[in-house]
Amino acid sequence: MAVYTEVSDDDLEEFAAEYDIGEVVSCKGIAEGVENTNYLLQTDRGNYILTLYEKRVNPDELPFFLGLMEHLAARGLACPTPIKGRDGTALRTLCGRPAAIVSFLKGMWTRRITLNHCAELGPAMAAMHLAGADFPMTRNNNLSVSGWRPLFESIRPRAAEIKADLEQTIADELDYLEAHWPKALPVGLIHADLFPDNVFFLHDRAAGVDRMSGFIDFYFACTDALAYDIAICLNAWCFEDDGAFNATKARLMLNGYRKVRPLSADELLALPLLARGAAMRFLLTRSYDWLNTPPGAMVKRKDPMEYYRKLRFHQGVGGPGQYGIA
Ligand SMILES: Nc1ncnc2c1ncn2[C@@H]1O[C@H](COP(=O)(O)OP(=O)(O)O)[C@@H](O)[C@H]1O
Ligand SMILES: N[C@@H](CCOP(=O)(O)O)C(=O)O
Repeated sequence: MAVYTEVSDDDLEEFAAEYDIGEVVSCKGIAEGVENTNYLLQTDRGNYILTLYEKRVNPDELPFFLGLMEHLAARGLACPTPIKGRDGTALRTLCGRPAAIVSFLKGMWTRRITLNHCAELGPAMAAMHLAGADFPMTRNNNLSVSGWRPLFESIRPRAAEIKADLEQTIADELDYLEAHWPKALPVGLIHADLFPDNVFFLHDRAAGVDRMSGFIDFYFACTDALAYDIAICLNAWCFEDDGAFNATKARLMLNGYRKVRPLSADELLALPLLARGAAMRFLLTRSYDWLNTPPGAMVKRKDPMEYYRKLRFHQGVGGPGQYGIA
């Protein structure tokens, strides 16, 4: 679940009165998600998402995230738009937490990733990168290479509780990544958490396929190598449940991306390394959560070992050709 903060009827009424969104009909906690508290807010005018930002989000960074969603939506990208109150402000406080209302995005995330989903994702991700190009704010990626060692040190004493060789595997890989991490790739605005649960689709009955309806959850977005977003997606979208890498999915995603934003030779060559880094990032954060989520917390922990295995796969990749592209 992700309802960390319960909102009373009185608090909600007072909060909603700041907006011109109609009368609140219902407000239901949303079970999915892990970071923030989300409610589906239904009014007599439509549906909205009410988010209370929890411990992992730095309140100082919220203007970046909300401003980014506003910017991307204004450039035609399908994503939630912050709703401003009558005072022109989107960000306010509810139950002692920073909170905002954003527009409701139609669609569902897919539980069964097909070739079609990967083909849809590629061009949409590239379009997001292009739409973000003139976003005036920047945010450092604190979960990139310089952030990994402190995270490692925090889990190191207990890494063996997850897997006997985890400490040594991460230590060796970090040495390699820190020595080889690319510094001159094209940089821009990236989503940085473009997992299947953050990409919505609507079924097109006439065509018999799902069409992408938008991206949600921009709360890890940052300024970083654009190809790093692709590497995150290679990991999150192109492995099967049995751990096998599906090069056809990767090819469709990558080629779809390249039709909208061509990749330079350097970006292509860097993909295996970026994919190792992306695997390291999620291995570390999942390991941290695995070891630090209090017993009984109503959050489903994500399996760090999934990312250990993905890391091992990319360590054996000789070049971008193994991702299905020429
Ligand atoms: N703008 C939106 N429109 C529709 N549903 C949304 C929207 N934002 C969030 N949701 C719903 O809330 C769930 C959790 O949102 P998410 O942003 O992923 O949470 P968290 O950041 O806590 O992981 C999503 O899976 C989706 O069901
Ligand atoms: N995508 C990350 C965890 C962050 O979860 P989200 O619900 O905010 O997308 C992972 O899979 O480790």
